Amino acid sequence: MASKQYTKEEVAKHNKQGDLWIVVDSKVFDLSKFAAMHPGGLSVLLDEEVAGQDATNAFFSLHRYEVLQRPQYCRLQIGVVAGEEQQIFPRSIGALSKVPYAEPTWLTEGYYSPYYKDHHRRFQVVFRKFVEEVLLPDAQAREEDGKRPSQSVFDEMAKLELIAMRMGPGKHLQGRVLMGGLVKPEEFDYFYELIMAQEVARMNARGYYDGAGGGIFIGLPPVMNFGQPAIREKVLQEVFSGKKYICLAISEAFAGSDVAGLKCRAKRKWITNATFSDYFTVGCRNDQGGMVVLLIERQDGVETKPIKTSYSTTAGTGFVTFENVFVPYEYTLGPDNGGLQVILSNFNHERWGMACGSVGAQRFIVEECLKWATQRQVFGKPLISQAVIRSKLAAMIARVESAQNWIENVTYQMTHMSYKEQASHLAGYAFLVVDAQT
Ligand code: HEM
Repeated sequence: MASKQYTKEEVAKHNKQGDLWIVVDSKVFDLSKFAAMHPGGLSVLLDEEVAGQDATNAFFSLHRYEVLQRPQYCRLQIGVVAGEEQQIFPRSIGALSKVPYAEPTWLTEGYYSPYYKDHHRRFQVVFRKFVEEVLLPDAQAREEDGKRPSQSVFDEMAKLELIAMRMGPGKHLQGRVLMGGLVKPEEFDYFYELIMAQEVARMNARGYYDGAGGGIFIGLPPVMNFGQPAIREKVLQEVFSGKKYICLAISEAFAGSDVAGLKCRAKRKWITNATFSDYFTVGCRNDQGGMVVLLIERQDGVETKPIKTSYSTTAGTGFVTFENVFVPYEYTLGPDNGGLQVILSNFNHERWGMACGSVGAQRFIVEECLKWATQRQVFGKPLISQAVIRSKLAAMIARVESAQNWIENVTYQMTHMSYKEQASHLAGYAFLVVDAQT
């Protein structure tokens, strides 16, 4: 960071096209070359109240703070104004937001919750830091270049057993050192998963969020719950260690599947993580017309092609074709004709997980809107001084708060129910909450 000091008088001399400095929050920026490329135009920068002047108010009434954090704009800073100190600071890594309603009540000072214990709180602190230090920089880069999440990120997640933790509580966590020993496997419950989903959603990188394990989240449970023990152990170890990837290939299960014995010839579309998956959990029909779920390993005859979707290609969404693919009988998940039960039993956890992330993302939007409405000046006043804007914000906040309370209630029910009970009691709730939130 440039630390050269300038007086206001020195800055004021650089006030014309080709020699243009401004001050924002005590920092001196040389915009001489950038001005011609400025997305807001050159003329605003040449205004007599901006060129060579302290333009802090003008800047923040039109730009988000994050603009100044982008490397290409950081580089424009050449020093600071002598005797002045920075007044505006971003939230430090891992810290809670001070913006009202930006955090759920259980994380807001002065409020209480019956659900979260001290061990959940300790985990939230460490996990938010992990997200902001490890995931977020990779998310920003991958959303930009469209490549799949970096292997180094999967390695970091595996080291802390985060991939295993994302699958919820259960036997698969026994004997594992979770989050470097911070989390005890026997204390791990669905609230941990809720915390993880909501923290990751704060990255505002939906494609990346799915890229970094969306396929595992929905493709692995059928293996965990219905796989033959030896296969299950092998696949779980490979996936939890971040070395192999799995996805759920169900879409179009009722149209076009043509399975002959242990060979299947089929196509699947919109499959999250397909382009880089090693395993495919595939719903298809056998030649008696019954539904069966197969675990198919990538091999000759399995082809994946990227599909363009409304979010970024970092999610690895793909079109999958299976052409004369051999599937050993023991790679059947669940009973021969019981595929439908396997597929349906997967839905509750998937829907609940989606709703958790969705509420987290909506809360992040509330935070961004509140910040912007307070900062943005229109007709000489902050945007939030308009009643219509306050009314819209109030409606957004009410929606997020009700959703958070609802999802916490469903999560609490899950912590007291077996997987089977969840399937019979919570299917309706899981559907309704996801329907209301997505
Ligand atoms: C360090 C100095 C500056 C940098 C790096 C910068 C950068 C940018 C960028 C990246 C945008 C695109 C929108 C966005 O990403 O938020 C933008 C838009 C704009 N900037 Fe600047 N800017 C600077 C200073 C200023 C100043 C001092 C003014 C003074 C009035 C100004 C006026 C505008 C306007 C009017 C827009 C268009 C906003 C809109 O379309 O809503 N900028 N600027």
